[in-house]
Amino acid sequence: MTMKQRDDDVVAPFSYLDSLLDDLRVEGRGDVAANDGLLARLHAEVMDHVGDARPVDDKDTDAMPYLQAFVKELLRKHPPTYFSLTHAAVQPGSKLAGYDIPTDANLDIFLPTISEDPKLWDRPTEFDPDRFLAGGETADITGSAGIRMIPFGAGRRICPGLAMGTTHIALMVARMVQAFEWSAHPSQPKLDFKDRVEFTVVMDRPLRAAVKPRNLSF
Ligand code: HEM
Repeated sequence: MTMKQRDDDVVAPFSYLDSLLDDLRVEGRGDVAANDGLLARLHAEVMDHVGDARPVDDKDTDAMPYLQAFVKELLRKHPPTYFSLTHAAVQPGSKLAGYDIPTDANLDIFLPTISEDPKLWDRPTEFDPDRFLAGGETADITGSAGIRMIPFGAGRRICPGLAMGTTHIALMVARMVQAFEWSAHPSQPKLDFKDRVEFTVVMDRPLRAAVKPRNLSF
């Protein structure tokens, strides 16, 4: 089975897919063989917690630390939107990071400058869910305990869909890994992560993946 992502409305909420295949990408760290542990670990966690006798449920996903770390790393490395919504200073004399912000200015925050800031992150360009596991890096995605990644914005205009978004991403990733084996499609052995900004961030070249159904008992 071949899956081709094209429709941007579909790609937007499913933009985690590019990272789902990140382990197949030659990205400085090595080749497919060197990185193929990522999907295997996700699958092993799903099998440990749920197995193959029923579909993963949203109530299952909180108890899966690797899946949670994976989703967080997706949102850090591949935020679905690069910019917050436009903000404005309501008080004259406002300053942000040392800059004066006039009250008539539109203020758009480019989120990857935070989530890939080498002053804040160890190996910021590397996709590595392990960074969030025990003893590793921390990040409160709401921004209330310090701003290191804010894929949903921060403050009183923070995205009201945060819980829905994170729950759905975790559930979709878990189900896709539970039900299918994923690999690079032969027509696109080397993934091209070039993106372009539309309403959300989309892949410039549609993702092609080889998807093999697993033997499930439901
Ligand atoms: C992974 C999924 C999502 C991401 C990454 C995301 C990201 C964002 C970001 C960055 C903002 C701007 C916040 C700011 O400017 O400070 C925002 C605003 C908003 N989001 Fe989301 N969002 C997601 C899913 C959703 C969902 C599922 C809903 C609704 C069911 C939603 C509804 C909204 C609304 C209504 C706002 C405007 C809030 C305001 O201006 O007061 N979002 N989102």
